[in-house]
Formats: sequence, structure tokens, C-alpha cells
Amino acid sequence: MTGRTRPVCVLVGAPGSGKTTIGEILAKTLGVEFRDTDADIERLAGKPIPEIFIDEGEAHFRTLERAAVAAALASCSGVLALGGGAVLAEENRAALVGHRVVHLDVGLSDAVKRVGLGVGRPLLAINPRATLKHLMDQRRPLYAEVATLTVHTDGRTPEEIAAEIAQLLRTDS
Ligand SMILES: Nc1ncnc2c1ncn2[C@@H]1O[C@H](COP(=O)(O)OP(=O)(O)OP(=O)(O)O)[C@@H](O)[C@H]1O
Ligand SMILES: O=C(O)C1=C[C@@H](O)[C@@H](O)[C@H](O)C1
Ligand SMILES: [Mg+2]
Repeated sequence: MTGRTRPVCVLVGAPGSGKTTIGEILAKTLGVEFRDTDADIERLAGKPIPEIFIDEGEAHFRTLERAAVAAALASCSGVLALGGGAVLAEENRAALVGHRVVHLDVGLSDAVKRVGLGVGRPLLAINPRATLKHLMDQRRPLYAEVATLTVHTDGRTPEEIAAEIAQLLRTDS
């Protein structure tokens, strides 16, 4: 292992898998910083993600996201959550090689309940259930490709899931 900064772990998963919620709890448990590329993008752009989609479109958002993922992987030493669609970019998947990547696996029913009507999630603004199903079918192999650990989240509390990840990281380090 080199001396360079790297995240304790990187969380990936579908919208509603709990990356932000579980990431915050896990970071607190481990006593490290929590970083979320969605929040980084909003801070740099000076506006919420739905407004970026409206004003500049998804392609521009993905460009900002690739830069945010590269910057966060190079500077975060804590728990890092990526946006749900970050794995779509080959560049991001390649950048994740060598990192400890935890896939928060969620089934369609639980994901739909958690995202509700998709408020704050521009891709889910119309017909969230069908759109989520499509996104999850498309992305499942990509989450599996980058993950070094997979944790199931259906029917479990964020606290239980964060405790399991903390334990897995202890045995995996
Ligand atoms: N294990 C869980 N059980 C029940 N509710 C959960 C669980 N994990 C997260 N939630 C709830 O689901 C919603 C979505 O969670 P969260 O925002 O953490 O997902 P996310 O993976 O970060 O989504 P996105 O990809 O859109 O950023 C929140 O309201 C959160 O409280
Ligand atoms: O699933 C997606 O493609 C997205 C998920 C969110 O985390 C945000 O990154 C954005 O709303 C796009
Ligand atoms: Mg999130």
C-alpha cells in the first residue's frame, strides 16, 4: 500500500440504496469524514442537481460527475458515496480499480418505497417505478463489476447495514 490518500471505502448502488444515509452513519462509526460526490457537484455548480439537469442537461452533469469522482478518489480519506449513475462511465469504473468498493444492493420494491416520488432525483421525476427498474437492470452488472463487497439492504435498517460494513472492513483490512 502506498502512502497516498484513499477512501476507507467507496459506496455505490442504485438511487435509494442508501449511499448517503448509510455513508453518514458509517463515517460517524469509524470517526472519519463523509464525502458525497453529489454534494461536491452541487457545491461547485452552486445549484441543486435537478437544476443542473434542467439548465445544462444530463451530459453536462456526467462531465461534472467524472471530475468530482476523480477529485474525491484522490483526496478523500474517509467514507465516499458516489452518485447512483457514476458507474455508467468507463472512466469512473477504471478509477475505482484498487479501491475498496461496497455495493449497497437493493431490490426494486424497497428502492421504490425509499425514493417515493423521486423528489430531488431528476431521472425519477416521471414514473419512478418503471424508470428505476430500467436503471437497475442496466446498472446491476456495472455495480457488480466495480464492487469488492456486496451488502444486502432490503428490509434492514441503515444502522444494521452500517454496522455490518464496519465489521466487514475490519476483517477485510
Ligand atoms: N435501509 C434503509 N431502510 C429504510 N429506509 C432507508 C434505508 N436506507 C435509506 N433509506 C431512506 O431512503 C431514502 C434514500 O436514501 P439515500 O438518499 O441515502 O439514498 P442514495 O443511495 O444516497 O440515493 P441517490 O443515489 O439518489 O443519492 C432516504 O429517505 C433514507 O432515509
Ligand atoms: O442514478 C442517477 O443517475 C443519479 C443519482 C443521484 O445520486 C444523482 O447523482 C443524480 O440525480 C443522478
Ligand atoms: Mg445520495
